[in-house]
Amino acid sequence: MQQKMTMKDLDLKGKRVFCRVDFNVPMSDGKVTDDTRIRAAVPTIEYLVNQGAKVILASHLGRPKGQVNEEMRLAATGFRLGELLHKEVKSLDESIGEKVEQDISTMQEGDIILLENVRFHEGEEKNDDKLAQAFASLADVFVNDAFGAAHRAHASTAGIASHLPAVSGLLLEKELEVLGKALSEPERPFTAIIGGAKVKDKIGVIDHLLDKVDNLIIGGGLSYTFIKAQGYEIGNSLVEEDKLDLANSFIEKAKQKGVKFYLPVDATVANEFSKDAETKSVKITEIPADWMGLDIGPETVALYADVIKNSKLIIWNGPMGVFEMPAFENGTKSVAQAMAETSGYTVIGGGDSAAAVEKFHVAEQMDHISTGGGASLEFMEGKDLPGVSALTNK
Ligand SMILES: Nc1ncnc2c1ncn2[C@@H]1O[C@H](COP(=O)(O)OP(=O)(O)OP(=O)(O)O)[C@@H](O)[C@H]1O
Ligand SMILES: O=C(O)[C@H](O)COP(=O)(O)O
Repeated sequence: MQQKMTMKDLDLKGKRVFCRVDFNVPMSDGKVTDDTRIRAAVPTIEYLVNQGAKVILASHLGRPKGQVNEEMRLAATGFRLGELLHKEVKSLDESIGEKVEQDISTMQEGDIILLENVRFHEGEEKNDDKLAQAFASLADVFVNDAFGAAHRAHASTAGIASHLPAVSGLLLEKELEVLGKALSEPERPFTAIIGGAKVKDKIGVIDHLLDKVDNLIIGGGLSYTFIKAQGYEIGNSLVEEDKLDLANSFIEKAKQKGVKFYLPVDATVANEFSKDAETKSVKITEIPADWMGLDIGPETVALYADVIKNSKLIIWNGPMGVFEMPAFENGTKSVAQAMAETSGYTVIGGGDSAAAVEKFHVAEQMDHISTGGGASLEFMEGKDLPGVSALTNK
């Protein structure tokens, strides 16, 4: 990929910096319930402050569809950031306009302002150039540190970059470096673990990874489409009937490429989709007709843990079962523990897997947890990320 300019390539002293972050964090009752993404942005913000920049932060929160939504205001994230930095963060209730310009005009070096949710404007998600210009007019430099939103071509992630010198922040740089290095010059054996609910969401990832990995491990709801494609009964388990041929074509591609393709050998099945369901462990070829597979079974756990232990690099995206319910958490929990124990380099591809390693208290033991769900998936599919492509070339 073309090298992009970074913050370190510019003299930022006294400059107004429009810094796009991803503060799209879980909230409840107006409070931030998981501040991982805010903490991940701190190094960039501290760097800007230490350089004497005037820091203008911008983010989206939720999907307010171009309208002001009281529940999606960013002030609570600004408050949390202030606590983390031990410094005042002034949260505004607009992201463009005269009042914002006035507030920025009185900023001193090292001051921090957090603009209001950029998605309150319709033009944001449309990548409207007028809005991009309005954002750009507030600043001298654009820093993109929002890896989580880098797969979106929006006014504050991509459009603005054509109006200002546009450089990457430390988090964006680190995410690209770790994920990029993993995919371009992996240490081997290289294992990818793909789970989650739907084959359709992971087609691109599985296809792309089959060109790169030594082992591909499949778990979660999407396994059953593969098991059915191999001719077995899967009862009421999740299945995508129109993806059976595709599933078999992946197994075939793996054979041709010499990639070891691992499917569950047993499952924890339930008589209904409920936390209080009756459950049992069965061989994957013996799922009763009116039961459903909701987790990988103990033999599969042992098999997968062994592959993880013997790998030098492991990328994980998507849970092994319905880990939100204690009866079906064992597969995801055990894979998380195996990831924590391996001496290989471990990368968590954001989203639910990141939530799972937090839930099972092994986040600290992972080498890299991506702050991007969709963004890390698209990156692993080999797609260009608009928020990165738009940055100024070196
Ligand atoms: N066997 C299964 N049957 C039904 N649902 C399952 C099964 N295994 C896992 N799931 C569910 O899959 C969901 C996660 O899958 P999904 O594809 O939506 O997210 P993901 O893979 O984590 O993607 P991202 O990381 O981008 O958020 C979880 O809520 C989990 O309960
Ligand atoms: O949470 C995310 O994956 C990013 O913040 C992007 O959010 P979006 O899917 O609403 O664009």
